[in-house]
Amino acid sequence: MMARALTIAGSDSGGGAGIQADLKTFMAFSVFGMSAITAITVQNTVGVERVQALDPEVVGAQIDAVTRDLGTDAIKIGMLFSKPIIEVVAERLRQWPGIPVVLDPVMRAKGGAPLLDPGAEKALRDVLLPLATVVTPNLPEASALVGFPVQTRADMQKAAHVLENLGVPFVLVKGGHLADEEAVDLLLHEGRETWLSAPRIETLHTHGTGCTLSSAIAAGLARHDNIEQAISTAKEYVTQAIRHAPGLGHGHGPLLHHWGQSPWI
Ligand SMILES: Nc1ncnc2c1ncn2[C@@H]1O[C@H](COP(=O)(O)OP(=O)(O)OP(=O)(O)O)[C@@H](O)[C@H]1O
Ligand SMILES: Cc1ncc(COP(=O)(O)O)c(N)n1
Repeated sequence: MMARALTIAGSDSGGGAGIQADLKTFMAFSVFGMSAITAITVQNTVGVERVQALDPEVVGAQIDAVTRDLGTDAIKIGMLFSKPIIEVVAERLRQWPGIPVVLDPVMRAKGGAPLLDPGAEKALRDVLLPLATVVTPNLPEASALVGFPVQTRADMQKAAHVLENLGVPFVLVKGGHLADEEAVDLLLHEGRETWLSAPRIETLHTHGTGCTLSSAIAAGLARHDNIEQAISTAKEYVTQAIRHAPGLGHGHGPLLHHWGQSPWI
């Protein structure tokens, strides 16, 4: 049977991040993609102009409709926006304890626009984190979750251990925001640290990198790949997606959702 993946995330009208990036990524991995939309963002490569959250009950109903009928092999979680939405999503995850969950704890867009109510960060940590198989915070998200600044490789190691102790089997702290020549992410599993490194590409076009990485991991899990292998393949996918970005828009442009060279060049 074709592998299936569900993304629970916000819509990006610009097509570069959120639900749109997730579905394009699933497709690149030949995984059948489904969605439960949490919020509509009025967004392009320049920034977020407006956010309209959905009624939490409608978020829950989308998850129910999909799981009841099509079923899913993995779940990716992105922008959740509010505490009531976090609670509804957590309640649904508890009904499906065998399905692997990749949690991208989205808090802000690249330009700084809030995508999560700051009052909901505690619920994200206390309610949702223990239900995740893999969590993929960037540096500011890791700081918010652990309560101390995460700015260096040593901080990443410290933060990863705190998050593992909160009950997440695979912690991937992303180092895209490090002042480093390499784009390095730290994977922590059962106390073992692995640095995943790729050359840092000099580019403006990094909109949706976090969404793409987490949905590529979810696609691998949906295909029953080994989790560490799925994470390293996802890192390769995001690196080449940045390298071949189509250069669209007037701000931080979207990535290429395709393996290898762009078919449009
Ligand atoms: N310029 C770059 N070149 C290569 N890889 C990058 C680059 N920027 C980010 N990455 C990689 O992309 C992935 C996403 O990382 P990042 O830390 O930027 O998180 P993020 O959630 O996308 O942050 P943001 O909210 O700023 O988009 C990571 O694997 C990171 O190492
Ligand atoms: C709807 C939505 N979700 C998430 C992000 C974060 O994007 P990134 O992947 O660059 O961290 C975004 N800008 N918009």
